[in-house]
Amino acid sequence: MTQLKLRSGFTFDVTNLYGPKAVTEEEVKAFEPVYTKAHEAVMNMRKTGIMPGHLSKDGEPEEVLFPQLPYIEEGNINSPERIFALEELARTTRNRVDTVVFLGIGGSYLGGKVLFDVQCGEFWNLKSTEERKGFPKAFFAGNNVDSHKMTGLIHFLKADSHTKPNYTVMAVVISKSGSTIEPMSNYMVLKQAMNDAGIALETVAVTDPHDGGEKETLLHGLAKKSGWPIFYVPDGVGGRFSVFSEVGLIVGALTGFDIRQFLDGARDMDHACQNPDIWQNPALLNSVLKFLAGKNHGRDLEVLMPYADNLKSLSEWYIQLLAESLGKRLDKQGNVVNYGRTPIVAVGTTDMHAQTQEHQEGPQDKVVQFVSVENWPDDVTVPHLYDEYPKLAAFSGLPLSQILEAARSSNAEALAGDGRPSANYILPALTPYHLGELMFMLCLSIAYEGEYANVDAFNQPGVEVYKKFLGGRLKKLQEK
Ligand SMILES: O=P(O)(O)OC[C@H]1O[C@H](O)[C@H](O)[C@@H](O)[C@@H]1O
Repeated sequence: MTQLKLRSGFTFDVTNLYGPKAVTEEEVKAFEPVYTKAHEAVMNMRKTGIMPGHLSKDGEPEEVLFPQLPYIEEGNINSPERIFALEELARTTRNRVDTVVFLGIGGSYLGGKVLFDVQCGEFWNLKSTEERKGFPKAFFAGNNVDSHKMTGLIHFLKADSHTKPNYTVMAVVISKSGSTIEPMSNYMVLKQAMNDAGIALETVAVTDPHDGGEKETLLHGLAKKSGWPIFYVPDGVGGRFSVFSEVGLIVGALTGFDIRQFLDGARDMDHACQNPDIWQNPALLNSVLKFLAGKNHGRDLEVLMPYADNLKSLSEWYIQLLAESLGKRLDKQGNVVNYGRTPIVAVGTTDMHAQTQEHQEGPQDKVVQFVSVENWPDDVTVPHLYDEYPKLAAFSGLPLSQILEAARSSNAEALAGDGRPSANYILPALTPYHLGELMFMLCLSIAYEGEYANVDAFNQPGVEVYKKFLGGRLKKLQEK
């Protein structure tokens, strides 16, 4: 077994990714000068906020500040006052607001959704207020322009509002740029519907903090005018790196997720990842093995396959992190490189019955990256109900967690048997702390890989192209 294990118990098992049949020791050795240089660049970015070659949307040099986020310190983005403001919002919401609707998309949605899923799970909105410990029901409704979904939500809110007096809905509108079509259009529809139905709607904005002047976002101006509380997503923190900022933390705080432990996990991971030794630094090891698997072995698709339903959204969050950060036409010198590794969402065991056929026998172009959880506090055991049927007796008496892990390791073994690489991130438990470790490690990995590939991992010029066409089409629709 080849593993990197941190003191916290977080483990990166690379047995099936590193070795003679996959990325070899020699390849990693030969790559040492490149990853050492990248490590220095990331260390420097931590200290100064500067990542050479990174330009903002307007082509201006821009700081990269996400590495600062795990540190709750005076003068930092996550200062003690800001964390307190989030906790205060949660305190004043609890036992008062009935339902919160989060409206954001991309980086203003995906990270928060992971925190929600890990904390609340699928049945949150079916629980009683007592079971939710006074925290509100929660919905996400800004991540598409789908009238069926919005109609359904409005219908639910109207019906639910009849169950108690003074029913209150809180809309949390999250947009760094402050005018993104999906969250803003849904917000306007929701507001109108709540108004028409006579349901109290409170609004909170999360956006760029520029106050006044050219840089003030529409949402910031509107929030000021309307007297809504404002939370921040500052310059230097791109959407896909913003789960550790108020963008993600507000979702956690309003649903009872321990945001301090989450940041503690991220901070401890950040400490580990300051080590230049590849066998002590999970982000360095991860990025090097994935990059070399792509470059030298044609493995440029990465399937992120957590064995836990509540981590499916982690995989969806990772899609944006990997795709928007590394999928780039130009390198830092302006040469056309069309770099990228393609992320794929999967969940075990579900997708063993859907995707695994292709992972096992399709093109040799993937690394399957598992996530497994060691301890399940609410583990259940399959009862001995039908022992007369050998097929059912085969798994009767076993805890579901053991069946899950047996399925995962069988998948890994089957892939390895055909020379197909996989790796496993092992979390001791599905807690905010270990989730913080994992998500921060993935953010740092992407920063490293941007350096190996020599692309700007912190911009996304490609998404502007379709926006221009969309603007034109909307204008035509208005003129009709
Ligand atoms: O937070 P917002 O400004 O509304 O942006 C939401 C998302 O929109 C864009 O399309 C970007 O590609 C994403 O990086 C961003 O996360």
